[in-house]
Amino acid sequence: MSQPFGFYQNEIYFEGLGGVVPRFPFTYEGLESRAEAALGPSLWSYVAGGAGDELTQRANASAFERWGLYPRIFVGAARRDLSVELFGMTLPSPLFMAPIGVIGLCAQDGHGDLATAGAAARTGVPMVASTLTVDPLEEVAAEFGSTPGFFQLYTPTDRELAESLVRRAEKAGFKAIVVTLDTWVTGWRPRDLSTANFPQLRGHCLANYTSDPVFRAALDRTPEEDPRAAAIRWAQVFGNPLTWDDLPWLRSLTELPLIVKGICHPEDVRRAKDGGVDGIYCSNHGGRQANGGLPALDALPGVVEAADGLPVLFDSGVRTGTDVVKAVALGATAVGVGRPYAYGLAIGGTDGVVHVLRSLLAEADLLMAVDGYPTLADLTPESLRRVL
Ligand SMILES: Cc1cc2nc3c(=O)[nH]c(=O)nc-3n(C[C@H](O)[C@H](O)[C@H](O)COP(=O)(O)O)c2cc1C
Ligand SMILES: CC(C)CC(=O)C(=O)O
Repeated sequence: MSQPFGFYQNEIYFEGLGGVVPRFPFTYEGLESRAEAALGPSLWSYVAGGAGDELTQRANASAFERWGLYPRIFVGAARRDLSVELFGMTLPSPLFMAPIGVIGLCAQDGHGDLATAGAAARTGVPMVASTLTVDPLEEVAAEFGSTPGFFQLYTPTDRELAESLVRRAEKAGFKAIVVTLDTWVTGWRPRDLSTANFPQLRGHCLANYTSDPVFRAALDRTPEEDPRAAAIRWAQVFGNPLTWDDLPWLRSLTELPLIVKGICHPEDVRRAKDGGVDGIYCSNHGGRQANGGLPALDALPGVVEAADGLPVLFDSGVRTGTDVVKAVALGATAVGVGRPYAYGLAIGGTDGVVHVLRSLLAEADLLMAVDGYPTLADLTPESLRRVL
């Protein structure tokens, strides 16, 4: 095993001894306040905002407070192994970066998808690239280095276009396809409404469409000649209210592992499993889609039980390394971080994302060291107690 993740703490202390002031914050609140200043009001409201009065968004994060980890002693956790097997790959840790549409704009130079992919390459933490990258998916994939990347599909209504996007993702070297099912229409988002964000963002959502031969063929004039017509066509094809009847078609799209994102109900897990998916992604989209719902963490145990051995990816509300550990203990195979890495990107580009990922991993690793859980397999629901 290479250097333990917790060593990041030592590096920071060594730098401090040399008089180097830390460049980036170590708390989520610190990341938030620096990112708010860096992003400006419109982008900030897009990234930080959620549906309705954001009750579910807040509940996602506070759900973690209701679980406490039992410390175990005399177990010899001096060496930890956070690695995990997922779809035949060995990942260095359970952490991955959840898909964030138009995250490119969070970087100073507007190429934040490439910067995020660069952070994946440096840390070994996989990025799930959104369909809505600002740079085409092929260019994003080229930055992954030896770290596997996953492609998130927003399934367009044009089936031929969906097929083309998946073919391109396969060709570009993505290792899994994540189909998001909970965002065929965007939820009621007051912050975005008050900044009129979506019309402004739309122009930056198109890279994977305007670079696609099927999308281009459906236009009378090229997107370069008539960007407005391309944007209108995009709005027409973007959202597809899929049903279970479409699952066989989705399954037929690829031989790559197929994961369905946005699942919180055990019955939906069973249906997805029957439809031959390779993984379930338990998430409520960070409370951006439906307000008033169950915190995603509270849905996780039921999802894991119904998945019955199928890998379960999880996100929504992960803010700290202890959150990562708790989600694993509740049965997640892999744990997605969302907003925190977008804030790291806004603050410091690739370095900022690397800092956020390394901080999460260091905290998780050190928690496992101190509390006596040397491997992920040692973390089970019995390691936790409900505290509130
Ligand atoms: C600004 C933003 C854009 C997002 N875009 C996408 C997207 O394009 N595709 C998708 O499946 N999920 C998207 N999500 C949802 C994330 O993948 C993830 O479910 C969510 O961020 C988890 O919540 P958290 O960030 O509060 O932990 C987005 C989230 C944010 C914050
Ligand atoms: C442009 C949006 C549809 C991207 C997204 O998934 C989100 O904002 O949550």
